[in-house]
Amino acid sequence: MRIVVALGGNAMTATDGSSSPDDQRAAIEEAAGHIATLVAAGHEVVVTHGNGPQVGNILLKNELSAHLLTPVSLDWCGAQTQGTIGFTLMNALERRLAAVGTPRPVATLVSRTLVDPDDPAFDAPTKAVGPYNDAEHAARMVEQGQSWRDEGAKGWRRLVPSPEPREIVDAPAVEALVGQGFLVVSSGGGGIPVVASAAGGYEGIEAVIDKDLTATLLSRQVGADLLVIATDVEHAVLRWGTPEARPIGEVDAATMRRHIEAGEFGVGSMLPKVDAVTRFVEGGGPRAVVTSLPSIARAVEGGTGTIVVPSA
Ligand SMILES: Nc1ncnc2c1ncn2[C@@H]1O[C@H](COP(=O)(O)OP(=O)(O)O)[C@@H](O)[C@H]1O
Ligand SMILES: NC(=O)OP(=O)(O)O
Repeated sequence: MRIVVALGGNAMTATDGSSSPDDQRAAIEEAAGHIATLVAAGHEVVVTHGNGPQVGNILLKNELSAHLLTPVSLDWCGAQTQGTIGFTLMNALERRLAAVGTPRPVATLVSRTLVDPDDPAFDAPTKAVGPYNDAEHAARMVEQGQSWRDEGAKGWRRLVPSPEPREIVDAPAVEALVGQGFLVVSSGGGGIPVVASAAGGYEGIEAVIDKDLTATLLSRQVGADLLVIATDVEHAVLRWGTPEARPIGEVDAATMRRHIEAGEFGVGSMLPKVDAVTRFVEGGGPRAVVTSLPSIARAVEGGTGTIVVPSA
């Protein structure tokens, strides 16, 4: 089976959300072990990943050093996260693939995602990035023109525009590398957002694309049999956080769409994941799963996770 695995921020930071380089390396090493299990079971895997904590950290470093260095744009920050996360994933994946007896070359693509420059998302930032902070800090930043949102117990977080992904520009390169036997890491952080350039080709635009939505498009464009979104919970849950909470197992796309419309899932957390897997199946994909990272191998076999299948 050809499987696209999307790694959430939780798969790349410590359990307390800390994103120091050591924490990221340790979390990525663990994620790589689970992905290697899928390859050892005979599957062809394409990996994509989030970058919310990392891209926001780079943005913040830029601002803090603006008196010394000219800040770079958000699309450049996104490209940088593909480099560091992809580099760390390559080292870990090659090690783990060898350890399970299925050595493979791994390639990370610096990869672009086409967006519409007139997407209304450019005027209404929704994507939370970087570290959490308190309400006072958020209020100061809002005075300076930034957007921030109260994310609950963890605090406030900066928001940046997050347009809808339209096309994985570099999907043909993914295909070519997969055809040559590479395990490919592509479209990290939702892909570097680009628009058509008046000079021909593409140019970057300042945004951070939702990696779950990009994973849907990537899965479609590379003809995946299965999309797996790996996060920190084994199932999407109905009536989340209430005494009547009930995990969703296998569900058809029309039923899941109704749950989405009923507002069952956290905006900015579980909602984009269930939306992404449902979109993949609504668009003709055979099956898609949301589950926890350690459960991905079992979920691929149908043994756990929230599994979305086509409606009858
Ligand atoms: N209905 C729901 N079912 C399950 N988890 C939910 C639901 N609504 C919100 N969540 C939250 O979504 C989180 C996963 O989203 P998020 O933290 O953004 O993941 P990641 O960083 O792995 O992409 C879970 O840890 C849980 O706290
Ligand atoms: N780009 C993106 O969606 O990143 P996270 O999944 O880390 O928020």
